[in-house]
Amino acid sequence: MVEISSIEKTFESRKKKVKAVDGVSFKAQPGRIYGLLGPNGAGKTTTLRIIATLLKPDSGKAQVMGFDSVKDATQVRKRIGFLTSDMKLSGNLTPRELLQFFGELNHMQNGDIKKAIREMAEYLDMGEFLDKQVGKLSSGMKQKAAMAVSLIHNPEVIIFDEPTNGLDILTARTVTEFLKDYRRQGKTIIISTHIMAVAEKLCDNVGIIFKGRLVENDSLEGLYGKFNEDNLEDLFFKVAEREGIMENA
Ligand SMILES: Nc1ncnc2c1ncn2[C@@H]1O[C@H](COP(=O)(O)OP(=O)(O)OP(=O)(O)O)[C@@H](O)[C@H]1O
Repeated sequence: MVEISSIEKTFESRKKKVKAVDGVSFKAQPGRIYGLLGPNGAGKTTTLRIIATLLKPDSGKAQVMGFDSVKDATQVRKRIGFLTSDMKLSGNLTPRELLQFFGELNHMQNGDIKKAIREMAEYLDMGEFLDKQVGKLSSGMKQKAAMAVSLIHNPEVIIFDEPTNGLDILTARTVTEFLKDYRRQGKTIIISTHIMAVAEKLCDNVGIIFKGRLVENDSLEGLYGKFNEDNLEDLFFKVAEREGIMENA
């Protein structure tokens, strides 16, 4: 379970101030996929990075299974797998070596690491490239290896920023099936996306975010009922229109 309440985050440079997240609150439950939906620059990545302890909020709280993302950051990190679709693995190490390394970083026993590598490799169909240098893999293979690395410690919570961005249709399918399987295992999953079809297929609950504000937060069916729509794209445009930001949506 992940719970965030009244999160705010402003980025300041010499030239300007951007309020990237403006009082966002939501809950993500085990066995469900929560989708944060919004256009470019809406604050999705910033919100996910705060939950994942990579950024500190200016105010508000993010809790992962009862642990605070600032005060108990180490406990939170043990329980989450954070992925983005543009994690660029490179270099001479092989996926097997990387997985071994990250397993050790997560204080896993050697036997458990070996078992997890076998399972991940089978599950993600990585057998063919498990012992090839990562730098020489295709982008789909790199994505699978990155997923395996982020999930080697079998986290309870999976946070995936734009899960299918830039992936071909086959790899995108592997990723979505993978997330559904994790949902069946009772994991808590949060994704961000600006692709309505992805949210429609995957998400149980949806938060719509514009300019750092969460303007809708409900189950997918709840939103369809509220807006009398059965199509997320049309619903999204209705919300954008209501919020007066159609030209940016
Ligand atoms: N490190 C940073 N420094 C300054 N501004 C930032 C930083 N990170 C994000 N921002 C700004 O905060 C706002 C929200 O960005 P964020 O990346 O969270 O949006 P997003 O919804 O994930 O967008 P996208 O779909 O394009 O990835 C944007 O205006 C962005 O330019």
